[in-house]
Amino acid sequence: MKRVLVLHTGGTISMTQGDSGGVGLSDKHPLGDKFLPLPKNIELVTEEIFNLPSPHITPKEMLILKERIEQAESQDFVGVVITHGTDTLEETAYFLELTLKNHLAMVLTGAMRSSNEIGSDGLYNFRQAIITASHESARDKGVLVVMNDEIHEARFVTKTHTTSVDTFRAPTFGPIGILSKNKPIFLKDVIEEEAYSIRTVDGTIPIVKAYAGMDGTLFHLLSETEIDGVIIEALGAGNLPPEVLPSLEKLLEKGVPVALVSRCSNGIAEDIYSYVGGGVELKRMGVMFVRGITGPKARLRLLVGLNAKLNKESLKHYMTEI
Ligand SMILES: NC(=O)C[C@H](N)C(=O)O
Repeated sequence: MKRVLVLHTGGTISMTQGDSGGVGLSDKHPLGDKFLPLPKNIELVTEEIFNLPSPHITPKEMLILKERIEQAESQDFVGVVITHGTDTLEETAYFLELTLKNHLAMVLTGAMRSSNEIGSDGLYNFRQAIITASHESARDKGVLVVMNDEIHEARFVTKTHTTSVDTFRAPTFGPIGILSKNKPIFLKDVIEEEAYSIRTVDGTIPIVKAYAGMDGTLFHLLSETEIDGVIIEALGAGNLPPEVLPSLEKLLEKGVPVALVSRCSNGIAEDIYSYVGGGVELKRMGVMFVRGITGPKARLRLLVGLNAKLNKESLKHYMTEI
């Protein structure tokens, strides 16, 4: 028998639509009552570890999940399926990717339509996630996201549409695999990550999004506040309006780690431009350029690096060499 651990955390996949049209959490997990056609050699062990909409998930819940999955490897499971709300699914997936060292197949899935809506995608995604997690080829691939018959690696996947079932994409790099009716088919290798098995998730790390006409107000406020790091979603390839530079400099002088991603949904941040506020200057000032991931993921990466107690040089390496 292939034993798969199922961890339900909530989200639309755990919700039902009420008579007034509003979608909310159910006391009893709606997937539990549904007929789930699976190969006979798969045994599910199900735990409802949380029942939360995913905007209520924080790094604390992510850490609890990580600790539960750590135990699973010695409990004779071949894989783990985590059902999760889609709003922050990519963040939990990336946190687990950054913190878990194991060989299990680990798959997150969710739904865009609640359990009793017409064309509900929850049961189907759940089945496809289980098929993936029980398959030999999904082992040693880190944390995967299975939605709408695509397989994505945690690092690059992001929710791109508010309601469509075809919402999870990896804009620059594409999916790493697809699902046929009965098995996962991997098309690419995953990029291996060094995992830090942290035990705490302490730290305040705001994300600041750049915009045309931005001035120094936000960085000035941040330099007067107790924070542990800042992520900037910069313009284009990694540039900022010149007005922000003095207050950003103040923040950097205080020793606050500042990392930058692009606010574009495609491509990577780089130090290309040499004008005032361009990437060349920002890098020279000490801003760390993080390549190819979103602001919320860079934030989790910095949180993990800080809680792993990396020194300044190692933290810079961790944030920039990805
Ligand atoms: N489709 C979903 O799961 C969205 C929901 N708001 C959640 O993340 O909990």
